[in-house]
This record gives sequence, C-alpha cells and structure tokens, in this order.
Amino acid sequence: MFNKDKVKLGIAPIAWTNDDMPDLGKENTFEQCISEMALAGFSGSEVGNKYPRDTKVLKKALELRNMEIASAWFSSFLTTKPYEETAQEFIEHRDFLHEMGAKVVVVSEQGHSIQGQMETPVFDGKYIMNEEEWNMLAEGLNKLGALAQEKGMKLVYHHHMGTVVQTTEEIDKLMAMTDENLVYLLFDSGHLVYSGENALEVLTKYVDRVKHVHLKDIRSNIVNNVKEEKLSFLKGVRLGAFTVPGDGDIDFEPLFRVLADNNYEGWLLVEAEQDPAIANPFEYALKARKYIAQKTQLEKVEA
Ligand SMILES: O=C1C[C@@H](O)[C@H](O)[C@@H](O)C1=O
Ligand SMILES: [Co+2]
Repeated sequence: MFNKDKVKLGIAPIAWTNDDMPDLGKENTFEQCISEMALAGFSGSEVGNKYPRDTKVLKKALELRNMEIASAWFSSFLTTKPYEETAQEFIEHRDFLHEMGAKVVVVSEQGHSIQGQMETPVFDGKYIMNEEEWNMLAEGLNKLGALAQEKGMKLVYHHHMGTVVQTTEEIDKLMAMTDENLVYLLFDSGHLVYSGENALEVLTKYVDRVKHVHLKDIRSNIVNNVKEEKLSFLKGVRLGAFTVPGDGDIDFEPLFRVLADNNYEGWLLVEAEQDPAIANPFEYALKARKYIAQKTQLEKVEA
C-alpha cells in the first residue's frame, strides 16, 4: 500500500467554512476548524477564508496543533484577462504558500466558469473553449508552472464542474497541450464522477502526472436531481451533492490501489463541502479518517 513516509493525510476547511458560499459555516472559527482537523487525525489542510494571511500568525496556530498547509486554491483568468494580471496574483499566492512550506499550487481556470453562478444549470451551461482560448490557457499555464518551479514547487491543475476543464476529453487536451514538466494534475474524485467520467481510467492514465489528490465523494441521487432539475453547482452543494469518502457512492479502494501501486507521493486531502449546519464537520472528518484508515492502513500520518 502507500509509503507512509511519503503520503500525508489532510482535510480542506470547506466543510467548516465554505469559500464559494461564505454564509455556510460563518459561525465556525478558524481555531475550531484546525483543532477539529487535528483531533480527527489529519496533519494538514488547505487555506480557507478565515485563515490568517499573516504567515507568522498562521504558522504558530498550525504548529500548536502539529498541522501544516498542503496548498491553496488559485483562480486563474488566462482566457479572459491579460496574462500579466494573473501572473502577478499568482506570484503573491505562490510566495505565501512557499513561506508556509507548501510544495504544490492548486490552479483552476475561472475564465468563463459557471461554478459560482447560483442560477446557471451546471450540466447545461458549461462553456466550451475555442482553439485560441485553449492556446491561451495552455501557454499561460506553462508560464505559471515555470514560476512555480522557480521556487521548487509544482502547479497542479484542478479540473472542476462548470469550468472549461471538466470532462475526460478536456483533461486529455489540457494534458497534451501543456508541458509535462511544468503542469501537473490534481485528481479530484468527486468532480470526475459528478461529471459522469470514469475516474479510475483518468487516474490510471495520468497517475504519473498526479501530484495532489482531493478525496471527494458524491451522493448520486442528489447529483441526478441536480441534472434533472437543471440546478446550479452551488445549489447542488447546498442540497448535499458532496460528502466525505466512505459516506457516498464512490468506491475509493481501486483509486487508492492505483495511487499506491504507482508510488504516489504527496497529499491525500479530504474535501467535502456540505452545509455544516446539517453535516457536522468534525463528525464527518472522523468518518472520513476512519474509512481511509480501513482502506489504506494509513493509521498514523506524520506531519
Ligand atoms: O477544490 C475545490 C475548491 C472549492 O472552492 C471548489 O468549489 C470545490 O468543489 C473543490 O473541489
Ligand atoms: Co477539489
């Protein structure tokens, strides 16, 4: 199974405080969030909207709990804004993460994205890029990847529902058009299955390029409802489309096997946004931790 010295287990703050819909979990504090993550047996997290941006303050709070920062989301606008604007913001983001000791930068193209639109149906309203936009995205990502490399970090691209890179075909095209030594892939199980892709096939094809993993499960009945009722991505989240591994319909065992058999190194990061008033984040973090321990033998993960 996994090499325990090379794989770390983390959890995203999005179950406590939701960046896409900040009213979800507005009552939860940063301290509660990271304390419960640590108590549930996780050694790292990504960065949420309540995390202090002062690196000294953030480091101290994390060190007290033996936690670290795995990465943080970055929205690129390579297809809709001048490259320089995205590059400048990327450098600030990269330097913050570098200072925090993270090794990967999560990037998702948000030009033409409908993921944040409350009324746009996620299954029908997605934008399809033309060749010129594909070139802008691929060339921009190669340049951002080189900026990440300057600091010994890796850019990991997050395919995502409602964005320009969602389907297997789009992931294939992105992987083919970008430099394999500059642009890597973030594998998010939930987004692939939600979109109707074969997540195991995608993982098997790109496992050598996968340098960050989001473990997200789905409730298929709710995803079907989103499709039939033509609901938006955000409405689906509120209805409970996502949950933690072990609580939904994805079988993670074969996914873990492919990662382990290919000597995956890096973070396995549980990421399950739901309404914290309905799904207690600490309870669900424990549920995820127990399931992962059963399936991977990753009992104690060193920070
Ligand atoms: O990695 C992610 C970050 C979130 O903001 C996003 O909407 C979520 O679905 C996700 O996978
Ligand atoms: Co994700």
